[in-house]
Amino acid sequence: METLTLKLQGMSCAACAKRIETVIQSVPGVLECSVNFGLEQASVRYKPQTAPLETIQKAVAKAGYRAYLEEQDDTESDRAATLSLKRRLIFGGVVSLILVFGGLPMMTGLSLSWVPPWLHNPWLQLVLTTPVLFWVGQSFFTGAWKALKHGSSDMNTLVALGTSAAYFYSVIATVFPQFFRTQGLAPDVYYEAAAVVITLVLLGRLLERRARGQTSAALRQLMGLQAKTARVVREGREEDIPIEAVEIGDIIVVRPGEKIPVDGRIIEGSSLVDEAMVTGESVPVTKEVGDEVIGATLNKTGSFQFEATRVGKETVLAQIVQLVRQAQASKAPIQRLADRVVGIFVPIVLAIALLTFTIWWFLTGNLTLATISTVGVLTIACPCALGLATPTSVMVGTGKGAENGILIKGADSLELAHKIQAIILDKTGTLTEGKPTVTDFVAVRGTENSNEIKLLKLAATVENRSEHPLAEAVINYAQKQGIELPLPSPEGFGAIAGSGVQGNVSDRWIQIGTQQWLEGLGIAMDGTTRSRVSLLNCQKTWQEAGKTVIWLAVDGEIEGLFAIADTLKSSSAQAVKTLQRMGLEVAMLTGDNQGVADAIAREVGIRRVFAQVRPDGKAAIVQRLQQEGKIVGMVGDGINDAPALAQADVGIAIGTGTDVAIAASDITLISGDLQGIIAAIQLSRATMGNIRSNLFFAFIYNIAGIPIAAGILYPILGWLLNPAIAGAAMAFSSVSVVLNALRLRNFKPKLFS
Ligand SMILES: Nc1ncnc2c1ncn2[C@@H]1O[C@H](COP(=O)(O)OP(=O)(O)OP(=O)(O)O)[C@@H](O)[C@H]1O
Ligand SMILES: [Cu+]
Ligand SMILES: [Mg+2]
Repeated sequence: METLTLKLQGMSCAACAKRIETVIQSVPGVLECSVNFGLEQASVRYKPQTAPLETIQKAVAKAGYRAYLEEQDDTESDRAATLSLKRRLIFGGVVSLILVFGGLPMMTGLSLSWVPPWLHNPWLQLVLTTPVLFWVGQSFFTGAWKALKHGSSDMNTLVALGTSAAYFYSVIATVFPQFFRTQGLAPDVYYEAAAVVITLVLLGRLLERRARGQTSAALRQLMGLQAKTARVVREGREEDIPIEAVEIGDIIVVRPGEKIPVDGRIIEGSSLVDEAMVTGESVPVTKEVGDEVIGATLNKTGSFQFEATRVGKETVLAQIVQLVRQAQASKAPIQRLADRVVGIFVPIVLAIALLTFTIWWFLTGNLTLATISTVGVLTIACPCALGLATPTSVMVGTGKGAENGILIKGADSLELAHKIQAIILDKTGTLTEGKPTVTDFVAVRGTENSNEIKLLKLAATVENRSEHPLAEAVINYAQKQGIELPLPSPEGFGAIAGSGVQGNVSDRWIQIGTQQWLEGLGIAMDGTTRSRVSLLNCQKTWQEAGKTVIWLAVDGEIEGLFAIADTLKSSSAQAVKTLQRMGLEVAMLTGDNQGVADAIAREVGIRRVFAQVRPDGKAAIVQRLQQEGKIVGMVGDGINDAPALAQADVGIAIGTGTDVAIAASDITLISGDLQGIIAAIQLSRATMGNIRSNLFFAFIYNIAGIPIAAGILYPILGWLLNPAIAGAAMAFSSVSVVLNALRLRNFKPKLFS
């Protein structure tokens, strides 16, 4: 099973997108396909063995479109397409202006002496309009034809039918004016209607193209952040090499003011680094030996050397770009609704148009009236703006998120986030910094004969293999007490999620973890020199102070006790307060002991606490809240949070957390600042509001325009919609949708609200 992104060419509206979707889906071996009209791409989940790429491409080509891989550089053909579009537009625009100008006296009913009468000559108009229809408007006819071949219809059908009806009616009136006169009709022509509609719809498409370019600007900006070269130390010499040539393990030198080329860990020197472009965090961060640096961030003050740990597609930046791409190409559920509406809308409009024509023709016998109203209905009903409404907002919204350090994986989570009613926060690494430090260590047998150091070394050796934040605390503490790195590898290492770790070091069986776990293994919780009671008392006091307590057992006997403290993130309490004020229920969920959990919860103002929950239990807690009928957001960082993140309606991972958590989540907060949750909810709300107003703009013209165009007001007020105005209204609806979506670019999260 593989997922593939194909660029598409030749789509003119949402109905085309739907057709390509159907075509690709019908290829055997394809499991899923979603086409994004705005981005002109398809994401396909398929089995490469049964459905080779060529088969998919052939199927798309047969339907009259082109599908190609992104790498087959598309900027060139894209630019050519834009240029050709512009040329056609200029021609169409000039002709439309001439026609409208020449038609002014007729349209306004005034005698305007400054309009030369020959401009209104129908033969001249015929000559001018013909290329507009068939060259400028070529794509509408080929599009309509494509649709017809599949027995379907789309917005091209509407434009093609509407404009050619106006055109051919006018041609007959030009060539055989007698025919009309004998029926008592004036041989009026509507060339300008045809030309204006074609030109305006095409203008809408050009603006669309522009908007698409602008919405992906956020992405291009992100990619543009990358440094082009890196200064690596190879064979003792510094040399500049292209960033693509950097390999994992390379030593890279960074000077003040330079961009950090790839991800890595500092091995010498220290500096302040501005990570705003990736994390959204504006305050520069101090980086010292051992700290991770992210590619594309800016080194401010010092100079340092670091070892490359991730290059190419693995870097944080590359992954962010990849994620945003995916999100922009994904479909919000509300979009599926819009697609379905387009699918049934066109046939209905065609039916209304037919009905309009027959009714007027029968009632009045007036062919002109019947034709004008039919042309009007066909043009004003075009649902092209409807196809634009959701994707444009989603694109701007996800791009905006990325700018603020919020990575949104799919349009569905962007849509759902503002509906979250209950939010569950993990404790360690989410509410707290996740950089715990050992504050106390008690060796049961006392400190004689460097017993303490021996124990610390055993503990650090086993913890060295754990990814848990607590492990790091133990190792750091051991180091501070003089234990030297690197540590040997433990044998038979095992991590028991939610309990602790174990392993064999120099033939001694080491276990470090919770009291419950060790007790459950039948280990007596009393030592030789200190009584069981006092050890447990020790634990109790520490826990009441909000410290995590872990026990160390050697060969099945308790030998030591660690107290580990973790500071709250500075933003945690404020974020919790804001969330509560926004009407959300905030709960805390932790694998840690109840006493510690309560102490921390009290500090940040959370009332509902679930403590001592094992990893699988965390998902069950999420489920429990869901069963209370709530839409649940879960925020976490660790491996132990992954199942809960996946279970939640919206899983939010802390970007500084583990890869597993990030993979299981829908949204990632890169900086780890919990205010990001609030920003994400606000962004979701703003985007959905934007989509709704887009749908309104897309629909209002059609809904209001169709009856007027059909001539409903004609018997009462004598009003009939001029087809040219219908065309303008339609083009305007596309334009207003795009402009409205771009308004979202002004989004700024309001924190501390
Ligand atoms: N590597 C480890 N070393 C020592 N103790 C551990 C280790 N892993 C887990 N434990 C023990 O198991 C407990 C539960 O761990 P778990 O990872 O489920 O939650 P947590 O990290 O404490 O908190 P949270 O769920 O808020 O992130 C820890 O509090 C600790 O006592
Ligand atoms: Cu349209
Ligand atoms: Mg955690």
